[in-house]
Amino acid sequence: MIGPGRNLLVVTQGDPAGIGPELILRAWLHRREQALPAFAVLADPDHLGRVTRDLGWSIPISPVEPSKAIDTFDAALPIIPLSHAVSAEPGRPDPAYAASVIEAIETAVRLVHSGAASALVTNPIAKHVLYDAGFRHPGHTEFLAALAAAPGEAAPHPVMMLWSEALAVVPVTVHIPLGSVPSALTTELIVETGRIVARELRVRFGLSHPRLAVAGLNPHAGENGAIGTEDSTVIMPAIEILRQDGIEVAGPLPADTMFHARARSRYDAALAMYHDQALIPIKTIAFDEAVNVTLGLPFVRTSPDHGTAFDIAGKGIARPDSLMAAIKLAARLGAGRPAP
Ligand SMILES: NC(=O)C1=CN([C@@H]2O[C@H](COP(=O)(O)OP(=O)(O)OC[C@H]3O[C@@H](n4cnc5c(N)ncnc54)[C@H](O)[C@@H]3O)[C@@H](O)[C@H]2O)C=CC1
Ligand SMILES: NCC(=O)COP(=O)(O)O
Repeated sequence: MIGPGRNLLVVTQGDPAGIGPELILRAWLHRREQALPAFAVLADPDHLGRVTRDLGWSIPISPVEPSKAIDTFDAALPIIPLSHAVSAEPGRPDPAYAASVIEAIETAVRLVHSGAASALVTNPIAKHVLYDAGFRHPGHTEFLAALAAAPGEAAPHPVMMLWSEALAVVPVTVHIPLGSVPSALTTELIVETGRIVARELRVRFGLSHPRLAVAGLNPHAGENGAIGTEDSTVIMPAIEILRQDGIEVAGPLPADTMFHARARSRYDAALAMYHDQALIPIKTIAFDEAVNVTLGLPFVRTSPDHGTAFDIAGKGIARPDSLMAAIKLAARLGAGRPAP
């Protein structure tokens, strides 16, 4: 056995023309020195074989049933084959592969739901490529919430958190145009997000008393209303409700001064009001270590912090660090789930 547990993780291929396939291969090559837990890949074995050969790497690949994956992992990279064949070339994304990309995600969720896997790790997808194929979810985060919904029930509210040892950030609004942020930002949305983050920091991350910091929206958190009013009319009331819940919350903080090292030591997670307010600081501080983890789901899902990197796909130079961090965090957060 390799790694800390016998629980199987399932890893999706991501966009087959991106760096996902080669990152999986490199992560498997590093399995021993990194003490990675056993994982199986959801992909087309022929495609992954071609990627391996084109890179000139010698990696045994073994198509397996999920129940055989853990025992295979030490000697070969286990692949749970998908029904859609893929002939993607690195760096040349094509909506024709959307069915395979989606099948990988759906199969991973099924395996986690059935108890055959303890958690899932996704490789990056290019949203615009999937949109061209008719995909109607903004990204994995919302798609996974839809897949997590019990029959006849509404999808759970998913929360995106980018986590590293140095900083954890949560964009309250995510993949929407910047101009739509002020109207999308409501007190209810901030409260709901803060409650989910506080609960999951306690339950999944083991923090007995999580401390949240909430960013303002406007420069200087609105400068007492002189540079915008959302900080006092929308964000402050949310902070007061979260405090009434007993959650320790600071804010609204001017976003420009809340991410330096001393400021970061005062909180466990920062709630940011829009995508780049959250992701710029963490990708600047911890690009190779940060992990995207979805909170609010009934299962554990992690992902590297970066995207498909079509510009370097197939060159063998993409760094597997964030994927390996995602695999380790998935094992840590999913460890309580029993293997079948
Ligand atoms: N979880 C997911 O599925 C995510 C998907 N994306 C998707 O990725 C696509 C491309 O997004 P970009 O903004 O260009 O970001 P990107 O992260 O793919 O690339 C940005 C820059 O970082 C480099 N880079 C990224 N990962 C690297 C690695 N592991 N090793 C070395 N260099 C690396 C790239 O070569 C590029 O120069 C978009 O279509 C977006 O939708 C972006 C973020 C997350
Ligand atoms: N910028 C983060 C990102 O795009 C991740 O999206 P998701 O596919 O994990 O929802």
